[in-house]
Amino acid sequence: MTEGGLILTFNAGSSTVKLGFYRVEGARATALGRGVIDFRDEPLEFRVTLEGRRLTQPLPGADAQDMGAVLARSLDWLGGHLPLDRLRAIGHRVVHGGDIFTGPARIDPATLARIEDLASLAPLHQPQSLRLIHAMRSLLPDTVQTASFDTAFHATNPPIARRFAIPRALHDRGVKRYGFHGLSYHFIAGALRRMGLPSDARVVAAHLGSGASLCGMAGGRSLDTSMGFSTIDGIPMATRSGTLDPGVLLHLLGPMGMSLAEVENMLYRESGLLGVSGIDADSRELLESAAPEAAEAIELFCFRIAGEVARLAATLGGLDALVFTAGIGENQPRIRAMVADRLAWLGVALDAPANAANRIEIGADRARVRCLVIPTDEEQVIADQAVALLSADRG
Ligand SMILES: Nc1ncnc2c1ncn2[C@@H]1O[C@H](COP(=O)(O)OP(=O)(O)O)[C@@H](O)[C@H]1O
Ligand SMILES: CC(=O)OP(=O)(O)O
Ligand SMILES: [Mg+2]
Repeated sequence: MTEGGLILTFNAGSSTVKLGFYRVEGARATALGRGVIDFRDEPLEFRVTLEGRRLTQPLPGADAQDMGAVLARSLDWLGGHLPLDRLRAIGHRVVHGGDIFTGPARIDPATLARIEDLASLAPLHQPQSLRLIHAMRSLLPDTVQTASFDTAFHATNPPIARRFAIPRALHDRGVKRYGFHGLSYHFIAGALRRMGLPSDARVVAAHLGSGASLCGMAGGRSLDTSMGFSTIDGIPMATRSGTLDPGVLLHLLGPMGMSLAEVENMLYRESGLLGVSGIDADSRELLESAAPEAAEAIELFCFRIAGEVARLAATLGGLDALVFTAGIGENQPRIRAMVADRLAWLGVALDAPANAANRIEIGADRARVRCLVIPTDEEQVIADQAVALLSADRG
């Protein structure tokens, strides 16, 4: 009954919703296409690529705040291009699964309540996922919805990597390191296995998108990662600060008299590449700019990435491969080169033409560390996990 059915995936970001369309074939989901609704667009539109064709459906007059209405109109139009009557499941990327979810889950009222409880820990993402889940429940109440968690892949981190040096009672109440971008790292681990990388290879993967983090893995399992309790942690990102001396927060909230809301907004939305450059959050704009502040923002980004690679290499006890992925990791040779230059002492060296061409293998011939560019695919992981949950239900 599931065979040949359709799976729809949702990947909710702070300003976009990315969709994936899949056909169930055996235990796998085969990609048919993808779509995006960017809530910054005016007027709103639904852009889709289906079996190689690009289609755009304008959504004039749609209220970006009304998720139900935006989705109803988008799916109504999509129904003219895909047999949505064969829809078997809707899979969501849910950023925070806390300690509760160590794998994907079918969304029932209990699951939903737990996802809601974790929303304040991922304010750029979780509320948007919840709006999507609720909207799809009202539109298609009988369709199975599943959740794939960013945190789940890091459940294999050893206890020492999960602990902050604060009183134990707080750790026991959930104040600990969780890690994110797990769907992306899960995909990368699978891709490395398919490429035949030795199973004991010590790998650092750098997911460099709007949100950015790094993960140290061995044997295809996460052992440590740069993001901890929240999605502000680790390296600087498009608009997020990354790790900050906690004394800064005390200073801002105390002597400087900033409110909690102001500090939250500053850390999540006004920092990172945008905050340091004062120009833009997009790495492309900064690399094209002649302003010294733009160069400084990019340099700080690379400095912090290199530092994190070294820290993760210490966790792994060495480094055999370095993987770049996501928007910046896959498409920005200059940033990869700046990171690699800082890691020459660790055995990282790039082949300049291969790097400039965004090839998969970008390492220099005799470099000790293998360097790779692997396009990630979070949507594929969500779809495969939805198929697995449907099969488990039937079994
Ligand atoms: N084709 C491209 N060429 C250069 N940079 C790109 C390209 N695509 C994305 N980027 C960069 O990637 C970043 C966004 O990453 P992406 O993974 O698309 O973000 P998100 O986390 O929103 O999915 C931006 O800094 C952007 O400049
Ligand atoms: C967890 C996170 O930061 O996600 P994204 O990169 O999609 O913003
Ligand atoms: Mg992303």
